[in-house]
Amino acid sequence: MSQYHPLTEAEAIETARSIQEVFPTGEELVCREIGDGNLNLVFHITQPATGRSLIIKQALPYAKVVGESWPLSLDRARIESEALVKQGELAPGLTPRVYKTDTELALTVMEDLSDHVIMRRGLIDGGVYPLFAEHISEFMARTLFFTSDLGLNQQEKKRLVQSFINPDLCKITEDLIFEDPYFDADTNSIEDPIRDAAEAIWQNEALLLEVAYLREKFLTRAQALLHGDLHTGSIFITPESTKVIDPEFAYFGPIGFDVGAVIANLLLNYASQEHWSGEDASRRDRRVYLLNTIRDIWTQFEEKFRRLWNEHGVDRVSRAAGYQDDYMRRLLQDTIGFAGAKTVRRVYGLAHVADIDTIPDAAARERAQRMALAIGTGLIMRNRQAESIEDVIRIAKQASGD
Ligand SMILES: Nc1ncnc2c1ncn2[C@@H]1O[C@H](COP(=O)(O)OP(=O)(O)O)[C@@H](O)[C@H]1O
Ligand SMILES: CSC[C@H]1O[C@H](OP(=O)(O)O)[C@H](O)[C@@H]1O
Repeated sequence: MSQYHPLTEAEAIETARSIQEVFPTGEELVCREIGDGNLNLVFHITQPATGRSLIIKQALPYAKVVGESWPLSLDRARIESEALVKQGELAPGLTPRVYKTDTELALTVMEDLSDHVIMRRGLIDGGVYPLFAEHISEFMARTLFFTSDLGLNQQEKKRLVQSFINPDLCKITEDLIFEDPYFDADTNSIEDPIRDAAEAIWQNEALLLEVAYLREKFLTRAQALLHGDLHTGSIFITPESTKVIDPEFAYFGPIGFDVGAVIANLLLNYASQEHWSGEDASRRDRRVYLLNTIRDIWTQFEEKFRRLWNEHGVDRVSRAAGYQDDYMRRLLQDTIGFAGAKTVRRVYGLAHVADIDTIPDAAARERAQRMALAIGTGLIMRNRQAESIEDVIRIAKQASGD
């Protein structure tokens, strides 16, 4: 019989106490549930006498944001734990340490990153992260290259694919990113002032066709082991350090989906700069910073991915002249298309972003929402023709008038 049940705070403390490397001494432990995400419980356990601490993340058998009417497999906790470990091996220093995994209880015990800030919060508060592009491009290049057929023996890759079959969480993405925003679905959450913009999207046949192509790639393209939900709420950051958390959506999919997720969430913050009143120079400065970061992420990701390919490629056939250039061009195009789809869903789909939702002034919030939709749809429409990351910069600038 299954042992699974949601932990009480007392049980979380008992579990934490068993992690001797964090709590070698017996002083009192204190527990607080701090989960602010859409899906899981997160317990923060501290030892006031020593200042030591850790995190226990536990999956619920349903989506917390919706309730028990939306059941979800507990296997996602195993997938999250295994992905964290794998990504930690491939990209050392860029993930939290995993102390323990319990698949029965669907939990992961991991390093407490409370000395970092969730990047979405950091950006909303005006934070600047000079090493972010270097770190996230390293994380993506290494985790994606070494789990692709370019960097991993094809038989081994297929065995790894088996461990990361993630139907429930993929279904969330398929519905919330590629389907529901493109018709009048019950799950959408559309503020009245922008309903016309959503309706225009539902009528735009050319756009719907591009979304169908993107969705097909998400459904069928087992290119590499993705993080699967690489938004700024899944990144802990300081000016010196970056840690990627929450890979429960991990599965083998198209590489551009991860790269596009990072770019989309920087663009959502770009649109949210409408919160500044009047012609504030801070708005322009923030936007320049965000676009420079996007450019740096792509440029460094491409450079690192190509270097890994040239130095560690395991696939003779992929050395054919012209193949690498064509692969990287298609990867950029996927990145741009997925960035567009991930931007649109966060404006009026089921789960929005605080960057825009917390703008108190209704007119500024509406401007930000419309701008994000203009950028998102612009990227989706451009994706298969895109030639350079400058296409993204141009579309963002056009939408903001900067
Ligand atoms: N390793 C960690 N260290 C400190 N806080 C964490 C850690 N992991 C998660 N949290 C906190 O819990 C919140 C939700 O975690 P997350 O993994 O995003 O859950 P969900 O899967 O429900 O979205 C984070 O926003 C953060 O505040
Ligand atoms: C019903 S899940 C909605 C949304 O939430 C997930 O994000 P997170 O777990 O980081 O809160 C994911 O982006 C899903 O699309």
